[in-house]
Order: sequence, then structure tokens, then C-alpha cells
Amino acid sequence: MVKVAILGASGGIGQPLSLLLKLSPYISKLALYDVRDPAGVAVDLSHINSVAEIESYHGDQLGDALRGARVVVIPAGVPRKPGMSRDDLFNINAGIVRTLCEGIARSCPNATVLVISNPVNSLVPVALETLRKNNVQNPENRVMGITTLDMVRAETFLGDYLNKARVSSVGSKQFDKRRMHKLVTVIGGHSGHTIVPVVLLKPLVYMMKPGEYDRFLNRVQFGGDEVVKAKQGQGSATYSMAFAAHRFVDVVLRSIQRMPTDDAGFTPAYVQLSQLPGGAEAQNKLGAGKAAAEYLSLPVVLRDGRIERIDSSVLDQLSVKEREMLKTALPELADNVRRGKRFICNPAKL
Ligand SMILES: NC(=O)c1ccc[n+]([C@@H]2O[C@H](COP(=O)([O-])OP(=O)(O)OC[C@H]3O[C@@H](n4cnc5c(N)ncnc54)[C@H](O)[C@@H]3O)[C@@H](O)[C@H]2O)c1
Ligand SMILES: O=C(O)C[C@H](O)C(=O)O
Repeated sequence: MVKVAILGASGGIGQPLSLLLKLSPYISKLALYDVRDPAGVAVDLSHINSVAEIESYHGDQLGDALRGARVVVIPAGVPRKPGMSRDDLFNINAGIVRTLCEGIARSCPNATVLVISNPVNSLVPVALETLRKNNVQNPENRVMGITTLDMVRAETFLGDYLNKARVSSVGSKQFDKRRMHKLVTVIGGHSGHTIVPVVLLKPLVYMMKPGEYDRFLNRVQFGGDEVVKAKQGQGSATYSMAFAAHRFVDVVLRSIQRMPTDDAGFTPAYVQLSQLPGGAEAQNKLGAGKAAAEYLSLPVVLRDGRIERIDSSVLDQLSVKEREMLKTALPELADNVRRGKRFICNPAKL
């Protein structure tokens, strides 16, 4: 049983994520922190008779919120409005993530840090470089960007399509959408064309009607825009993101508790490949894009809340189309990573 801190707990994602994590059997203390006092959320949640004890912190109490935390989840930051890209959020959210990671370096340097704030592609490098700059040793094995929402979308959209089209020749009449992670995964980054859905059971692609596969890919890549548009200026995905973050945090907590997970070895996260076991192998498989693929979302194998190794076997299963999509993603990802690193390591060049 461990302490988990949520930074940005008063927000659109923070509140439902706090509710879901309050129900976790693996959390003894759940610390809610925000610049907007989450006291009301905390009192409300504290009436639920689940195991986790709720603590509430705001403003200059970041250190108290973080002390003793084994896992820190960061949904702090501004969301998009229609017409904005995730990159447009960089300046404000990079400053927020830097401040929070300086606090993590001081109060819980060994914690696993899970970044939700956008743009994930650039803010994971911001988080890692901030920790390094503040003398945290080997943070690369425990700083991850949460890309699970892309998986959740891919599983939902493919499952819906297969059920609607009555594609039943793989053994079951109705696809269970909760089991779709065996059939599809998502690698790359977390924005538009850097999001690369990979259908693991290739015959499914050939069973789809002409145009449907492309529509599926596009919807996963731009699912975030769909929500931003529908919310008409009131922000971006919150409930589906809280669900996705809870799913990923649960995998991390199970690895600490040595509990089995349903998707062991198939849990993609956006990480710095270059310094992790299995990372060089992944980079080699990426071939021409090697120099560009410093960070990527790939399945990670976790142990004790940390990345034990990268599992790059999915890269052996790519179709020509999926390989092309990854090739398109790599230069954009490299730019995103450069921007994040420069913000911390060489701000004069911004
Ligand atoms: N990774 C993903 O798949 C994914 C999905 C959806 C949204 N997001 C991103 O998550 C972020 C949050 O989205 P939201 O809808 O919850 O936004 P929101 O505005 O509803 O909530 C953000 C919260 O962060 C708080 N905050 C701001 N600065 C802070 C600081 N320095 N310390 C602590 N808290 C601070 C705000 O007070 C607010 O309560 C956005 O950047 C959004 O783009 C990522
Ligand atoms: O689209 C956004 O800005 C939020 C998030 O990254 C998403 O994919 O829903």
C-alpha cells in the first residue's frame, strides 16, 4: 500500500481521477494538490468508505503533498480550446510541470512520475530534464507520459466497428470491448500524426470495408479534437482521460504490489528510450529514424513501479502502412522533444 499524489486535483481530469483512485485497494494515502484549493473535493471523497485516506493541499503546500509519495500523477495545466494545437499549450504547461518536478526532486525524488499534461511529447522531456538538473539519479526508469487514452480510443472505435460490421470470423460473435487490447495497440507519441495505432491481428484490417481502416486511424489520431470541438470551449477530454489514467496507474500500482495485470507487457507509455534496457534494440528496429527516436510510446514492462525494460516486439509486427505512419511521426516527435529539452537545458535559445 502506497501514497499517491495527484497534482492538479481540482481540475476536469483531477476530480474524476481522484474518485477512481480513491477506490483503489493499493493506495493507503491519496494526496490531492492544486493551486485551486481541492478541500471541497477532498472532504466529499473522504466520505467514501474505501481504503485510501484523502489528504488535501494547495498553494505553497506542494512539499507536504509530495512527502512520502511513491507515485505522482500530473494532470496540472491548461487544456485546449477549439482551434488550438497541443503545442500551443507548451509555454504555460512547461512552466507548471517544471515547478512541480522541482518539488518532486526536493520531496520525493524516488517517486514514479506520470505526466498527463499536454503536450505530452514535450513535457515528459521537461519533467525528466528538470529532475536531472536537480540531481535526481536515473529518473528515466520512472518518468512516463500517459498515452493510455489513445489505446482506450483505439479499442473502443475498433470494437464498435467490428460489432457493427458483424465481423465474427475470428471466433466470437460479439467483440468484448474490454478485451480489445489483445487486438490493437497504439505507439508513437500523443498528438495527431505522431499517434500510431497498430492492429495486432492483421486479418482484421483486410476484413474492414474500403475506407473504414483509414477512418479508424484518423479517428484515433484526432479523437482529442473531436472532444474539444464537442465541448465548445469548455476544455478537452476529462472523463475518458480519468478512466485511461486510472487504468495506467493501476498497472503501475500492481507492479509495486507484485499483482498480475491483464495487459502485462502490453502497456505502452511515452518514455526516453535511449537510456532504458531494450531501448537500443527498439531504436535499431526503427532503422533510419534511429537518431530521431529518443522518446517514444512503446509497451513497457514494469517492476516495482519502474520500467524494467522496453518491449519492442510490436515493432516486428508492423504492416507497411504502420511503418510509414511511424516514419512520418519520428521527425515531428524529435522536434517536440527538442523543444522540451531546450526549455530546461538551454532556455536562452528559446
Ligand atoms: N495525456 C492525455 O491523453 C490528456 C488527455 C486529456 C487532457 N490532457 C491534458 O491534461 C491537462 C489538464 O486538463 P484538464 O481538463 O484537467 O484541465 P483543467 O483546467 O480542468 O484542470 C487543470 C488543473 O490544474 C491546476 N493547476 C494549474 N497550475 C497548477 C500548478 N502549478 N500546480 C497544481 N495545479 C495546477 C488548475 O488549477 C486546474 O485545477 C491539460 O494540459 C490537457 O491538455 C492530457
Ligand atoms: O486533445 C486534447 O487536447 C486532450 C488530449 O490530449 C486528448 O487526446 O483528448
